[in-house]
Amino acid sequence: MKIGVPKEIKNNENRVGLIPASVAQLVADGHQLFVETKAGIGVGISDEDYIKAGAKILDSLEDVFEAADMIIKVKEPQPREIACLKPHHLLYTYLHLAADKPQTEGLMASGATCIAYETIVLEDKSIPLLAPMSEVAGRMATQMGAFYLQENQGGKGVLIGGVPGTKRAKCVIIGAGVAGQNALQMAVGLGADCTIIDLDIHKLRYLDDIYGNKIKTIYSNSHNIEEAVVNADLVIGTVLVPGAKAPKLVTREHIKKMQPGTVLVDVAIDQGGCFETSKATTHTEPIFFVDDVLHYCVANMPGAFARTSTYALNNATLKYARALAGMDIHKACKKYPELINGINVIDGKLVYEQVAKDLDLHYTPLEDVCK
Ligand SMILES: NC(=O)C1=CN([C@@H]2O[C@H](COP(=O)(O)OP(=O)(O)OC[C@H]3O[C@@H](n4cnc5c(N)ncnc54)[C@H](O)[C@@H]3O)[C@@H](O)[C@H]2O)C=CC1
Ligand SMILES: CC(=O)C(=O)O
Ligand SMILES: [Mg+2]
Repeated sequence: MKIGVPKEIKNNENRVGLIPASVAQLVADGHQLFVETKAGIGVGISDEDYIKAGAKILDSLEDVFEAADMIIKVKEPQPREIACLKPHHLLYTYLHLAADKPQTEGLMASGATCIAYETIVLEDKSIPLLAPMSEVAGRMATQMGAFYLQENQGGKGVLIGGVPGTKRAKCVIIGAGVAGQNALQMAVGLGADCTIIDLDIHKLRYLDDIYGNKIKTIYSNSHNIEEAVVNADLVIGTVLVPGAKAPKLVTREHIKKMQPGTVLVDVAIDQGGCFETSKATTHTEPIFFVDDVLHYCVANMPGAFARTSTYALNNATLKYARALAGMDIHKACKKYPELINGINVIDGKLVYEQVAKDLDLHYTPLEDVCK
C-alpha cells in the first residue's frame, strides 16, 4: 500500500499522523510511505528523521494525496484536503461528522472510504483511538480553566485551590468518561472543590471509590445540572454520545444565572458542544463571552501539546493502520470488528446512521454498499 502523511493545516494543529517509529514499522510491513515536507516540524521531527525511517519526502499535500492510496492524518480534512480526495483513497483520521455537514457532503462527493478514529468502539464501549486525546484534553481543560479564572484573562479572579482561610474554586465536570476523569484528576490535584456529573452510575461509583469525600458525584438530570453549574467558578463539559451531536446540558438560562467571569470549557465542542452557547474556537482566538461568562471551546485542544499528543495518538492508531494497509478492508474488519463502526463514508454513501440523523442526510446501511 502507498501511504501518505500530509502536514496538518487546521489552525495551530501541530500534531502529525505518523511518527518515524510508526513509519519504520509500516515500511517493514512492506508499504511505501510518503510524508509531506515539514509534516513533523511541530513536534520536533525532521524530514531527515522520516527519511531514516524509510519515507520519501514530498513537497506539498497535493503531492502526498496524488502519490498515496491511504492517507493517515490527525484532524478532519480541511477543504483543500477534501478537494484532493479521490475514490481510491482510504482516509484514516478524526472526522467528527455529526456537527459538520459541509465536511460530510465533501467526503461523500469525493467517493473515498473514510474511517473516523472516534467511532471505532470496542465491545466494552471504550473508544481506543479517542481515549489518548481525551486524556490530553481532559487534563488540559482544568489547566485552561485555572488560567482563564485569572482576572486579567477575563475570569472572576478565583485561584483554583484557594489559600488557607478562603474558598476553593468550585469546579463542576459534566461527563465522567475519559476526558472527565482526567479533568477531575487535575482539579483534585490543584485543590479545587470538585463535583462530577454523569448518567452512568458505575462511573460515579468508581470515582467515589477512588476519591472518597474529596469529590461530590451527582447523577445527571437537568435539575441537578442547574443546581451545580449556576454557582460554579469553572464548568468543564466532556459528555459524549458516540457518533452523535452532544446534548445541550447547560442552557442559556443557566448561563444568565452565573456570575460574571465564570469559566466554561467545552471539550465536547467537536461533537457540537454541550453548552447551548458554545461555538467552536481556535487556539489563535480560544475564548469568547456570553453574558460575561467566559467560554473556551477549542476543537483541537491536544494540538497545543503536540509532542505528548502525537506519541499518545500513534500508540493507539498504529495497530489498525497496519491492518488497514496490510489487507483489504473486509479482512481488516473481520480481524478487528470494531473497525466496521469506524467507517463513516464509503463509495459516496453515508453509512453512519447517527450522523445521517443529526445532519438530515440520507443513510445507507453499510451492508448495502459492501455486498
Ligand atoms: N476539544 C477537543 O480537542 C477534544 C475533544 N474531545 C471530545 O471530548 C468528548 C468526551 O470524550 P471521552 O471522554 O473520550 O468520552 P467517553 O465516552 O469516555 O465519556 C463520555 C461520558 O459522557 C457521559 N454522558 C453521556 N450523556 C450524558 C449526559 N446526558 N449527562 C452526563 N453525562 C453524559 C457518558 O456516560 C460518558 O461517561 C468527546 O466529544 C470527544 O470527541 C476529545 C479529545 C479532544
Ligand atoms: C479528538 C480530537 O478531536 C482531537 O484530538 O483534536
Ligand atoms: Mg477535536
